[in-house]
Amino acid sequence: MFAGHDTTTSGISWILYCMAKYPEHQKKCREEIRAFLGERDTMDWEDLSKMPYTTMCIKESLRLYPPVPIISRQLAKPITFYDGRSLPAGTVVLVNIYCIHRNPNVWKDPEVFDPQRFSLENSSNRHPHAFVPFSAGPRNCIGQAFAMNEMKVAVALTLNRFEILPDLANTPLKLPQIILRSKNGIHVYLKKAS
Ligand code: HEM
Repeated sequence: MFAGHDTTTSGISWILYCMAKYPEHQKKCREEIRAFLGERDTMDWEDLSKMPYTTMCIKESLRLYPPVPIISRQLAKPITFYDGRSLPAGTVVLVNIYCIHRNPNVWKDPEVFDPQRFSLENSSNRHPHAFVPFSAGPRNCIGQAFAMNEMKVAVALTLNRFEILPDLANTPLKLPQIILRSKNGIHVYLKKAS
């Protein structure tokens, strides 16, 4: 099931994996989340805008692990690329979102998990099509705002209750199908957070 189910499952799984893998970012997110949650264990609509650091971590996870790694389009008209090569109308092209997100000409040290890439300052001069986990243009994802909110709630309520630890003997092997999965699952440990 593509739209809105397997995609968010993949997005939530990979961000929880990133939290486990990068405990320093996990700690910052938990501090941010607990600052607005207080004693509550549910979230309100207004809370969604009070988690900028966690949102940057979710975006960085979507960059490194885009739930939809490849999309396809059929050209309605011929296209000429910047290097002079061209393709005729009718050609089916694959757009590799996974590779776009790791383009070293755009992303310095692309393999490094660095949420600061998504600070306002660092994002302002970036090309709008450098980061396209939800695609772009008229057929982009209609559920993207919903999906971002879903991921924020999942991360916030999980980190509020649990510390997430990596399973070092079981690191995920990326499997780019229609959805970016892991061949051997995504394993983390949960410990009751203090
Ligand atoms: C992290 C979660 C999600 C990701 C990464 C994602 C990504 C995408 C991408 C890349 C496309 C374009 C596919 C293409 O061009 O071939 C798409 C389309 C679509 N998505 Fe999402 N999606 C997510 C969640 C959701 C949710 C939660 C919903 C609904 C509530 C949704 C509904 C749709 C629909 C209906 C389309 C087709 C739009 C069209 O063809 O006009 N998606 N999504």
